[in-house]
Amino acid sequence: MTAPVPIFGAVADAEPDLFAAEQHALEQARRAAAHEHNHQCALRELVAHYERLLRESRRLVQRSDRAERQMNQLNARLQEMATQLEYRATHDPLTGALNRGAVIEHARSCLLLHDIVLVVLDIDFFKQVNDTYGHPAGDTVIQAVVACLTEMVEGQAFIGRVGGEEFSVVWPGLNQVQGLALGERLRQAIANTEWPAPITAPVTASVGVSWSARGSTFEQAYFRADQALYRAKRSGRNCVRMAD
Ligand SMILES: Nc1nc2c(ncn2[C@@H]2O[C@H](COP(=O)(O)OP(=O)(O)OP(=O)(O)O)[C@@H](O)[C@H]2O)c(=O)[nH]1
Repeated sequence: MTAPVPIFGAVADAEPDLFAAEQHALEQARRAAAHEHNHQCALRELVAHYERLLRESRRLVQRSDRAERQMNQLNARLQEMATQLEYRATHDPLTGALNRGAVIEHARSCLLLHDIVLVVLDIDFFKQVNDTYGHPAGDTVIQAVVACLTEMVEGQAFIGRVGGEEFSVVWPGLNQVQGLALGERLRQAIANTEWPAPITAPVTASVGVSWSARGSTFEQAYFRADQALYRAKRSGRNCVRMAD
């Protein structure tokens, strides 16, 4: 066989031509066709090289298919990891509720478009719960409170854990009367919860509620709800107070 014949000048200079033999066979076939002699030999060579061309092409296609599959798998894994990271950055690991930063961000976005009711809820005498039943039992109470709030709001509001035993519920579009009623419903639901063993005594929560008009700041809404919560604690706990 004679030396390979480059196909594409500049490209062939850079790397060996994978199909040089086929190109050569093609040239021979062209010449044979032009001069009408030695047809058989030229055609045999053409067949051999074109068979190799097909084999090589199939192998390359398979290899690039495999590389594409691997890249797709890698992409899917990266997206999964990005979703997990996003979730961890915005959620409380113990309860799955939004963390403080995410609550603030969500509430701010809501306030751009809606009036909101903000409920701030704090478990009463929680230190005693920990001291009496142990810290792990205290953790199950925190989880049960979030489960109870989640069941009560049924996806219409978002729930956050804004402190150790302090939670918030942000409900866009409610008026003040509805806000107070919501606070009372949440308080009752917690007071009526059956707590898992080893907790035998009732656990309650105090509740502060603020209503804020669209365009208010989150800081104002939170400050007022927190003040109302403080009044609820001062009034004997297990009750609801509404911000002025
Ligand atoms: N088990 C558990 N306890 C926590 C967690 N975060 C905070 N705490 C506890 O929550 C308790 C809060 O106690 P305090 O701030 O004194 O409030 P309190 O006993 O609930 O009393 P009042 O709020 O005044 O009714 C502390 O004992 C903290 O250790 C947590 O993630 N798990």
